[in-house]
Amino acid sequence: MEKRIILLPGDGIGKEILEAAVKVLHVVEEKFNHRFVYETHAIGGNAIDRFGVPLTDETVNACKNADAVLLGAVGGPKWDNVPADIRPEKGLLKIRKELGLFANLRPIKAFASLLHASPLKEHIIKDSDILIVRELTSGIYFGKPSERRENGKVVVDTLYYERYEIERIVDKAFQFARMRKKKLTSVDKANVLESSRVWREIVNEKSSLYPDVEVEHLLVDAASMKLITNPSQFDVLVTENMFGDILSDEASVLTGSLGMLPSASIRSDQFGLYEPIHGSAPDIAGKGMANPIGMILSAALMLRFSFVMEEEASAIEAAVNETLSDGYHTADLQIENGTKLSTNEITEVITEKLQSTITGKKFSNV
Ligand SMILES: NC(=O)c1ccc[n+]([C@@H]2O[C@H](COP(=O)([O-])OP(=O)(O)OC[C@H]3O[C@@H](n4cnc5c(N)ncnc54)[C@H](O)[C@@H]3O)[C@@H](O)[C@H]2O)c1
Ligand SMILES: CC(C)[C@H](C(=O)O)[C@@H](O)C(=O)O
Ligand SMILES: [Mg+2]
Repeated sequence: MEKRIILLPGDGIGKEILEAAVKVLHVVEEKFNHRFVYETHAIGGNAIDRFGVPLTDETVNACKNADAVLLGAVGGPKWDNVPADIRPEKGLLKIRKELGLFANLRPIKAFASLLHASPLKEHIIKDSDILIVRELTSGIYFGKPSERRENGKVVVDTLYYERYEIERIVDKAFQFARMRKKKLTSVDKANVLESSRVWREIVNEKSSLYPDVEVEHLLVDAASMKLITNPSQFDVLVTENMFGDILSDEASVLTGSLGMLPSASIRSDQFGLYEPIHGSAPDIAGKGMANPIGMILSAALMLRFSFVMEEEASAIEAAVNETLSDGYHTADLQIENGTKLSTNEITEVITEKLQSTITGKKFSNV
């Protein structure tokens, strides 16, 4: 099957990890007899350097005409002082908005061989398997006005939601809960924010359509504590844009490293943008140290959700699992008696495993 994929490497380690994911996809193409056609475009800081903006209309159109998008990461100190409206991160927000990708899925499940790599106790994390469903195209990230006033003496950001934006993400979360353990935790700040009280009302209204799903509401401060003290209590966790951003980086601690977590940004059809949850890691960029696993697992999510290639997605996840079980890891993972590898070396091991275990053991992290 032929599929058109837009590659947006971005900045910092983005290019290194995206190259790794494409190497893995080449093996999938060969083994499963698919043809993936790639086109690379600029986003973030490198797009500012080349075009003066973090995302061009040409790139947006190329994405709109493709079957899926793979994105590395954007941003870095070089662009920290550019005007707010053309920051690298604005490019990322714009592509999510332009493509209508309102649902960001962030699965968090520790690989068995990495339980000891987390600073949390093994017995606390061993049964955890969480899907964070983060609202991605609205909330305080997009509300207007967002500006300084009176020479910077006053500053305002606006948390704005329209009802339908909350309804559609809550529906998505219920649907995923139905496919999993049928438990939905909605996280908000309803004791303070009006937007959260409306969010809570909508979750309660929607719950009558999904009577088989157990619903719980948590305030975000308590949820952030429970996420690392009793993570196995969660199944699907749905929340607004900024809370989801923060809670997912926190949850990555369960897996041993921020570099492990993939994500899928989707809408109601099969199109999606796939990217690891971490950033451009300027502190390690260009050193060959980046963990490519979050990016490689994002490519697996692309196969699963956009291309309905479940066997291929599971094969990648199984290859990653075997690589880690054999003790191979990058420097960000604290593993005793393992073999520390560079980005390219661990990618090589993963592609070799994929070659040999192509329809092998099932290991799905969603
Ligand atoms: N989706 C994105 O493109 C995205 C996400 C988050 C942050 N950012 C941007 O990235 C830049 C840096 O932000 P930050 O430092 O706060 O967050 P970061 O996620 O880039 O890095 C946080 C820490 O985690 C480490 N890390 C992250 N990914 C790793 C990987 N794959 N392998 C090994 N170590 C990894 C980094 O070295 C760093 O110590 C900022 O400009 C920020 O806006 C972009
Ligand atoms: C870079 C930034 C805009 C982005 C976000 O907050 O959504 C990032 O932190 C993420 O998690 O993808
Ligand atoms: Mg983030």
